[in-house]
Amino acid sequence: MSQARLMDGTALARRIVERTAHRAAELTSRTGVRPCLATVLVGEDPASVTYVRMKQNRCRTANIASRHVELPAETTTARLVRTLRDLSADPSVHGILLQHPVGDHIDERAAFEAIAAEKDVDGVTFASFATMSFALPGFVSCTPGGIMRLLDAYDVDPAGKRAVVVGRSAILGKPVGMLLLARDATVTYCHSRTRELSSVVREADIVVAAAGRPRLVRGEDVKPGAVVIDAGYNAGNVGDVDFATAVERASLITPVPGGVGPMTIATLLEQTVDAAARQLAG
Ligand SMILES: Nc1nc2c(c(=O)[nH]1)N[C@@H](CN(C=O)c1ccc(C(=O)N[C@@H](CCC(=O)O)C(=O)O)cc1)CN2
Repeated sequence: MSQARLMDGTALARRIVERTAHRAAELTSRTGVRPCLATVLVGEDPASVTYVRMKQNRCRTANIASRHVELPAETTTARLVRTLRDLSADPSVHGILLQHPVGDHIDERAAFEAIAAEKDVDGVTFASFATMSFALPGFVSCTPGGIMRLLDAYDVDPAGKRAVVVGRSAILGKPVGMLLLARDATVTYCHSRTRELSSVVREADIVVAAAGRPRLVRGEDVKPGAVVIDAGYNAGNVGDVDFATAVERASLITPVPGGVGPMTIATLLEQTVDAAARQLAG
């Protein structure tokens, strides 16, 4: 069998960011207001610092203003909730992103729920999970939303396909499964307690690897011709899929880097302009 075709997230994300930049500029010239994303970072985890910086840089490219709030690692849940409520009430801020993770002593769910639904451009609140799950208008979680855009761009219709999601995190595994279900895939979730992971993954027409475990999904686990989405972002730009072996069995595969990652940020920017447009329309 020939090698899988690569799903180029960098190129697709660039097109989305270009379109978003035009929309943002048009909105600003029409209303006099620049769309604004507030990023909130707790602590100094080097990977999180890098991701937040990437988001701020990409905001500049997309004609979006960014405001950054840095809180010390020892910040309490109450202080973080207050910060997010203040940003939610600030009319000059249109979108809010709380960088995950926030530290084990913080109730991350309580913090996410302090983000106003209309500013939840990262798609992390229960309200967004509900709209995603029922395919209603609203914001999607950024990596899951980016994955669906990649599938569409490569003409992969999830309807009737068997999709296996490896991982069940609140901002990645769970929502991507719900988005696939909303598009009529037959979805199975795997997680740390799943027995015989390899044999479950081998059934999949679409595999989404989102467990945060480097090279967990190996080529021998991939059904020949399957679509393999690697949503892993482990240290050293290593994904959750063993690319070298999976590329020999899949029909389509996302690389790391250059696959899902850039789509995460493109989706965030696009949803920030969506949020600003809605808020400025009244
Ligand atoms: N509140 C959130 N926190 C986190 C999210 C999220 O969507 N919302 N996702 C991840 C990490 N993440 C964004 O925050 C992220 C990870 C990786 C990339 C990316 O573009 N990676 C590049 C490679 C980067 C490099 O060259 O250093 C790639 O894959 O090509 C973007 C965003 C955790 N937290």
